[in-house]
Amino acid sequence: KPSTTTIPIKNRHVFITGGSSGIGLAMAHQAALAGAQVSILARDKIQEAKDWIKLATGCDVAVYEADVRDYDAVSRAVNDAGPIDVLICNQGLFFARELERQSLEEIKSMIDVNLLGTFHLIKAALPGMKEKRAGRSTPRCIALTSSQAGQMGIYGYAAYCASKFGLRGMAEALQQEIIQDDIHVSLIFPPDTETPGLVEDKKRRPPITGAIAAFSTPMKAEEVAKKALNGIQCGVFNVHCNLEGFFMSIIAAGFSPQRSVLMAFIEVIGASMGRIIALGFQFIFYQSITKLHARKK
Ligand SMILES: NC(=O)C1=CN([C@@H]2O[C@H](COP(=O)(O)OP(=O)(O)OC[C@H]3O[C@@H](n4cnc5c(N)ncnc54)[C@H](OP(=O)(O)O)[C@@H]3O)[C@@H](O)[C@H]2O)C=CC1
Ligand SMILES: CCCCCCCCCCCCCCCC(=O)[C@@H](N)CO
Repeated sequence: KPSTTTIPIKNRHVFITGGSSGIGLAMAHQAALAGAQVSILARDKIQEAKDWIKLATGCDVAVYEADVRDYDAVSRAVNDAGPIDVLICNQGLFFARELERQSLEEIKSMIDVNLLGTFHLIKAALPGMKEKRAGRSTPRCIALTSSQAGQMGIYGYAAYCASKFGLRGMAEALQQEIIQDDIHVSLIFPPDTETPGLVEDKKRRPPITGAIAAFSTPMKAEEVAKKALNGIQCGVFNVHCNLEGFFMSIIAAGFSPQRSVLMAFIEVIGASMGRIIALGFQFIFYQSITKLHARKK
């Protein structure tokens, strides 16, 4: 029964993975501006990210070089970083391709980085986050960057969707396990977001994937970062980023915890209409797929 809460980031330690690029870099920038003590983790280009944030904000962020697939490296980085108040597991890979055509290597890399890597981070950070420390207040937060592709299966993103749907299951279970420690879980659901990762993905993703993704208004990384940090600070479990995402979160609410009575009411009232809308979109998607295949013949 998680209740509404406020999770401050000013003067608190915010640890952001994937903080060297895109949404993670934007979150690090905004958290630094908000007065947080920011740490970022990535495999490379972390010095450039540090220098950019210093230039943009005057703030020094701590940087940790690690591959989230390597638990020992993650554990060393988390221990070196010191006690964490807000952990944002944002790292992620996405390569859109039909499952039949996608290499096992790409499939495994998305599962390993997006899902297993997040397990590594939480396993390493959780013991320290549960400690009651003098002068370090609670509540604390573990936020996971999912995707709207973590709320709905999308053509070309079979492995990616699996990795992001997996985060949801983990988040719902974990929240039950750590609510007593005043640690709150947030799932962030961005649409297509203008980042270097998306630029690369768009070079090769199937036309159908792009057509479906376009039904949700794309966003800038800074806009997503602002929505994400607001949601984290308000203790929201399902953090939607745009209007389509608001409706998707109502449609996909399922067994997710809901701290807001008003939002719970909206979810209940919207459930049946939401299902009709979801079926309508599925009809549109399958019709588009049929037409695109017909054109190929
Ligand atoms: N852009 C979009 O359209 C959307 C993105 N998302 C999600 O948002 C998150 C950020 O994506 P975005 O900003 O677009 O991506 P970018 O490709 O711009 O950045 C990805 C970040 O993750 C880091 N990263 C990748 N692999 C690893 C690894 N093995 N270990 C540690 N860090 C790693 C990268 O650093 P390095 O490579 O140096 O390690 C980089 O900092 C992802 O989880 C993605 O799934 C969700 C919906 C839409
Ligand atoms: C009134 C009801 C509105 C419902 C709208 C339904 C729209 C569905 C479109 C979902 C788009 C998902 C894009 C994910 C992009 C992504 O994850 C990649 N960029 C990789 O991260």
